[in-house]
Order: sequence, then C-alpha cells, then structure tokens
Amino acid sequence: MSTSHTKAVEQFDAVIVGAGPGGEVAAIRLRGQGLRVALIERELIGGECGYWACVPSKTLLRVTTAVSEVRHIAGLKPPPIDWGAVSGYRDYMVRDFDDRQQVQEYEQKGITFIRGEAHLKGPGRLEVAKRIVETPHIIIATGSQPRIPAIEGLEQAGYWTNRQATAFTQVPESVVILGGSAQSVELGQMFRRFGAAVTLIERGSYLLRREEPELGTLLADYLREDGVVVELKKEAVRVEVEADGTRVVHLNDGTQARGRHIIVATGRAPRTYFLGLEEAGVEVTEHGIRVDEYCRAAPGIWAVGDVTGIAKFTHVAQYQARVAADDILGKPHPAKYNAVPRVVFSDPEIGAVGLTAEQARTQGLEVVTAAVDFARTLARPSTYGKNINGRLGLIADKKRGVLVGAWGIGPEAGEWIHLPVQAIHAATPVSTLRDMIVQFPTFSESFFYALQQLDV
Ligand SMILES: Cc1cc2nc3c(=O)[nH]c(=O)nc-3n(C[C@H](O)[C@H](O)[C@H](O)COP(=O)(O)OP(=O)(O)OC[C@H]3O[C@@H](n4cnc5c(N)ncnc54)[C@H](O)[C@@H]3O)c2cc1C
Ligand SMILES: NC(=O)c1ccc[n+]([C@@H]2O[C@H](COP(=O)([O-])OP(=O)(O)OC[C@H]3O[C@@H](n4cnc5c(N)ncnc54)[C@H](O)[C@@H]3O)[C@@H](O)[C@H]2O)c1
Repeated sequence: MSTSHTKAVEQFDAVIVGAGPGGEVAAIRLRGQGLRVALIERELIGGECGYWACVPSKTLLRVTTAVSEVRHIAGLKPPPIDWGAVSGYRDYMVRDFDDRQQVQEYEQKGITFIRGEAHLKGPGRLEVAKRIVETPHIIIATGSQPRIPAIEGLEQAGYWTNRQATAFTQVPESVVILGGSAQSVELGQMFRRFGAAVTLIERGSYLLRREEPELGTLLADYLREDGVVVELKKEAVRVEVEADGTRVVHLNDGTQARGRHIIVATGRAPRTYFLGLEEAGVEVTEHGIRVDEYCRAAPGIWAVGDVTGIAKFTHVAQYQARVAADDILGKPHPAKYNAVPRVVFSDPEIGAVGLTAEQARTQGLEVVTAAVDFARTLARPSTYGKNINGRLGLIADKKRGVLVGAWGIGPEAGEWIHLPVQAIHAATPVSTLRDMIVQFPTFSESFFYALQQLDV
C-alpha cells in the first residue's frame, strides 16, 4: 500500500534516457509500434546536435562557404556578411533554445516526456524529477561532453567548448583552438572567415587523425591559405591571462599562441557518471558504454549514440537507435559499421568512409589503391569555378574485388562520398561499379575514373 512518502510507480514498455538524435529516433520508432514510451531529457529535446553542435555549426559554416564560393566564380564579388542576420538565422535554427513545441509534438504522439536527470535505481527502475518509472526496456542515449585536458592554468583562465563556440553573439577578435580534428577544423575555418585571428594547435603530426594522412595535409594547406595558423606536433602546457584579458597559451616547444578565447576541442567523453550504470551491470570504459552488435549493454538495458563511443556522429546515433528499437521489438538485426560516412564540413569539404589504406593493411587485406586529381581529370572543377581542385582516393580488397574505403576532398564531397558509401555497404563488385554511367560534368565522375585505375 502506498503511503504519503512512497512515490507512485509509473509503468512503461520502454524508457529512453536522453532526447538527442539517438533518443528521439528510438522513442518515435518504439511508439510507432504501439509501445508505451517515456522519453527523459534533462536539458532540451534535440540534444547536443540540435543546439550546440551539428545544427548551429553547419548553419554558420554555410555562410562562410557560400561567400568563399563566390570568390571562385568569374564576374561575382563576395557580398558583405550581415552578422545580425546570420546570428538571427542561427538562433532560429536552434529554436532560440526553446523546445516547448517539441514537447507538445511528443505528447501528441502519445509519448510521455519527462524533464529531468534520470538515475538508475535497480533493474528496470529509474528515478527522475521525483518520479519513479519502471520498464523492461531502458535505452541509454545520454551522448557525450567535452574532454578537457589537464593544462596548468586552463580552468582559471576559462575556456569555450562547442557550446560557447556555436552560440556566440559577437565574433571574437582572436581564438586559440586546442585539437585538430573535425570540431577544430570546422570551428577554426568558420571563425577565421568571420574575421577572427585563429591559431589551431594539434599534438599529432597531421589534422584529422582518423583519416588518410594525405587528407589532413591537404586540409592544413587550405586552412593556411585562409590565414589560420596551424601548429602541428605541439601541445599546450600552461595558460595565463594578461591584464587586458588576452589568453596566452604556452606550448611544449617554448613558443606561445595568443587569443581572446581558448576553444577546447580535444575530443568528447561519454556522459555516464550520474546514471548508476555499473550497479546495473553495465560495463563502462573511458570510451563509453560497452554494447554488443544489437546495442545491448546489460539485461534490459541498451545504449546508443555517442555514449557508446563507437562513432560519434548523429547518423550513427540514429542508426543504433533503429538497431536497439528493432531488437526490443523482437526484430533483431546486427549493427554494421563498415560503411559509416564521415564528413567534415570545411571548405573544401572532406568525405571519408570505411578503412584507411593503413587500417586495411593492418587487417591483413590485399590492399590496392587509386586516386584521382580533379583538376587534371575532370571537367567539373573548371565549369564550377576558377582554381577549383579536389581529390578522391579509393581503397580496395583485391582478393574480394570490393571497395573497403574511400576518401575525398573537394566541393560537395559530403554528397558524392555516398557513391562509395553505397558500394561498400552493398559490397558491390568493382567490376559492376566500373560499368556504371556517371553524369558529365560532375564531381561524381572522379569515382568512375578512380575505379578504372584500381588494379582489381
Ligand atoms: C561542434 C560539433 C559539431 C558536430 N557536427 C556534427 C555533424 O555535422 N554531423 C554529425 O553527424 N555529427 C556531428 N557532431 C556529433 C553529434 O553532435 C553527436 O554525434 C550527436 O549529438 C550524438 O547524439 P546522441 O543522441 O548520442 O547524444 P546527444 O546529442 O549528446 O544527446 C544526449 C542527450 O541526453 C541528455 N542526457 C544526458 N544525460 C541525461 C540524464 N541522466 N537524464 C536525462 N537526460 C540526459 C542530454 O541532455 C542530451 O540532450 C558534432 C559534434 C560537435 C561537438
Ligand atoms: N562533421 C561532423 O560530423 C563532426 C563535426 C565535429 C565533431 N564531430 C564529432 O565530434 C567528436 C568530437 O570531435 P573532436 O574534433 O573534438 O574530437 P576528436 O576526438 O576527433 O579529435 C580530438 C583531437 O584533439 C587532439 N588533442 C587531444 N588532446 C590534445 C591536446 N592536449 N593538445 C592538442 N591536441 C590535442 C587529438 O590528437 C585529436 O586530433 C568526434 O568524434 C567527431 O566525430 C563530428
């Protein structure tokens, strides 16, 4: 019998913790099959992606890319940037940090939305906002947060993460960015093109450490052409603030970088600390919640998205959400990650999928590669504008006669990289791909020419 001290227990078929891209897709898919679903979110529906990551950064980058595109076209002059209008559109795209309409839409769908931070309280039981919910199926979709390196003076000096770096109201005069991967490259080029002086500090020997090294080298050249100072093989060891607010970042080679703000973009850590996961039998490593190929983390618990640390992309969070939801619905199919697209929205864009040549060799494959230089091979670059170039590389397993990886840099790479994405996903034989007809003059023709070169 319940007393005034005992909380009423609410029962659901499934409870999803975190309403980022992963949590949203899982909730809608399960509700679509008639399950009683609760969706718990401690901040805003849409997660990091919707407010402080993909959406604002791509909205802002589109402006600087469009202006730059004009520079390449004969007879056009770059228009001035109206920052008020730009930031107004960014604010519209992040819904002015207001998700009331989303809450209503979920309720109309019959999903119970609960605002608050969820804590696991035993098998199938969660506490949130002074409510107790029970369910046989919990999906953890709590995302990731910035990994802050231990650098003397950094905490005292203060720093920006992706949150401040996508929600800023005035373009700073200068920034120093720590890290040299997707976040830093996108933010660095964006700030530079909005007029800030930018220094980017990466401890590795090339940018985009998970990609084909050639991509990082080409990208560094493009960033330097924009005026970004790219410092490779360097690390920050100490930070101090001068009287006028300038942050001075001392590097391990005795040099320094100076800026009004420091942006920390040195990777992201899983958001797991408050959930009580270990007690529930979930294994948590520094990369995230360990899951099997069905996104199962423990009996009655699934995990999807950044919190798994498998591949921190919105489309992967959404894919894993479909995998976990289908498992719960009794239609299991294992997750496959061999054809995940990885796009960096720099200018020119970077697209990649599958293995690098080095990774393929490490796996013992009989690796053959081919690469195509756009300006030398295609008609599209010169019809697109002046001084347009790009490159596409393919990596194949000669023994199986299929592609296992691809990388590209050039205008719209984020679109045409999906040709190899589909080929790798479907394991289409190279001999079949070679017979494909590709529209003239497009950047996609590079795929056709690279295929002809492959020794498969
Ligand atoms: C600057 C930047 C740009 C990016 N750009 C892209 C891009 O262009 N394309 C792309 O694919 N990826 C991009 N990413 C990565 C992308 O943002 C993430 O992969 C994606 O947000 C992961 O989705 P998720 O659902 O796993 O987590 P999140 O989006 O982090 O959402 C998790 C949600 O869970 C909530 N939560 C956490 N703990 C609890 C709790 N205990 N109780 C209740 N709620 C909780 C959080 O408040 C959050 O809303 C970018 C990342 C950054 C930092
Ligand atoms: N377009 C996109 O899809 C997109 C854009 C931005 C971010 N993301 C995702 O967000 C996640 C986080 O991105 P990220 O770029 O922060 O992380 P990352 O883990 O990809 O890269 C971090 C980089 O910081 C460097 N680094 C770490 N500590 C350092 C230090 N003390 N000094 C100098 N360099 C240091 C590392 O060598 C590495 O190159 C990624 O997994 C990425 O997939 C995706």
